[in-house]
This record gives sequence, structure tokens and C-alpha cells, in this order.
Amino acid sequence: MSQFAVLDVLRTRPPKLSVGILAADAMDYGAGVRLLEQFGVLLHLDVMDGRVWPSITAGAPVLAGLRTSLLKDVHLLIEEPEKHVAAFAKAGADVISFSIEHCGDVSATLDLIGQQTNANDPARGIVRGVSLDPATPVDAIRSVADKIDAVTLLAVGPTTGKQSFIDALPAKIAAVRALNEQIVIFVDGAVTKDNIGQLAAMGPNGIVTGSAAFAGNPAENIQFMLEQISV
Ligand SMILES: O=C(CO)[C@H](O)[C@H](O)COP(=O)(O)O
Repeated sequence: MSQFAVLDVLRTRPPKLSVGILAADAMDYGAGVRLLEQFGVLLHLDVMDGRVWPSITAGAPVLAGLRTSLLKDVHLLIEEPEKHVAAFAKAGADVISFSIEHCGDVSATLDLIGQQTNANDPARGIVRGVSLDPATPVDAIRSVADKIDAVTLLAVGPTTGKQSFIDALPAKIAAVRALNEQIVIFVDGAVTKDNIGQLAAMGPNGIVTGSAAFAGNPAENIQFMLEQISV
């Protein structure tokens, strides 16, 4: 599958579900991965360094250890993401997104992602992604829009806490589409079983969920969420 084939998958309706594996039971991440495989969703990994966000989560060796053929969607919520792009590519990332607010040279980092070879399939590149904190306007990526394959619109930021961003989302999605209609759009953070249908109706290509997927009965949650976004 080429990078473009991955993008074609992401652009196909209905929107894709990308599930944050770190919200699974840490005593058995393997079971979490097998569950995601049953549903064919994307595997999302939130990488935090304790600097951008207070938490420290997982690095490239953890991604490499999550052995699965699922598409791996890596979100670098870290300072100097450019220093870690090659390691995550080598570990099997299919999508690498980074916080533009914490990257010195966004354009060069997008180029760097585009130069990587996918570890699982040398013919497959890496999807070049950026994420925008809730307070960051879409205009911040205007100058690099032609280099971006995917944009993640965050509902939560390191300083904003969990908040409803539903009101602001349609305008942000429209602004990304106006920049470059080929860009794949993910929404991420504060997604619940109650709001996922409403979010899907706004037309993103993907929805990232963590805690809502793994609370209670994960299989039922994921099944329910997929049904909500498939209508
Ligand atoms: O990227 C993230 C943080 O920026 C996470 O994916 C997000 O916080 C997951 O949130 P939730 O558990 O509410 O689904």
C-alpha cells in the first residue's frame, strides 16, 4: 500500500475510527490491540514527553512492540518532534502527526516525514500530519498546506483542559477544506458515545477516541461508535 493508498483509505466514507491504545488496560495492551484488530480501526498512539503535556507516555520502542497490521497513527505531542520522526517511522508508523505549536520548523518536519520509508512496507510512505491545539487558528498552517496530508483538530490542549469544541468545529473543518480539500481531517479529544454521531456528521475523515473506547465494555463501545459514524 503506498502512502497514497493509505490516504485513499482515510478519505473513504464513512469516517475512520482511530483508537488510542494507551487508554487500554496497561496490564494487557496485547488484548487491546487484538480488540482493535477485530474492528479494523486505526491504532492511535499519543506520545507525550512531560514538557508539552504534563504526562510522559510511550516512545518508539512501544510502537514497535505493538505488532499488528493495523494502520498506526502516531501523534507526537512533544517538543522538537523532528528529532523523533525517523525512530517512529522505523517503528512502523503509517501516519505521523506533530503539534505545530512545539515545532521549530514545521515545513522541514513535514519534508522529513515525507522522506521516511514505512518499516512494514518499503513501498508505503508515511502520511504527513500536523495537529492544532484548540486555540490555534487554521490559518497557522496556510503557508505549508500543500505539504500536509492530514490535520488533527484537538478538542483539548495542554493548558485548556477538556472542553466542548463542537461549536467551533464546523468552521475549523471548513477552513481546512478551503486551504486544501485533499487534506484528511481528524478530530481528537473529548469524543464520547453521546457526541460521536454529531461529530461524524460534520464531515471529518477520522475521529480519535481514547477513554470513551476503553471505559466499561470496550467491544460494545467500539461497536457502538462505529455504528454511530457509519450512518
Ligand atoms: O491527543 C490526545 C490529547 O491531545 C488524546 O488523543 C486525547 O486526549 C484522547 O482523549 P480522550 O481520552 O478524551 O478520547
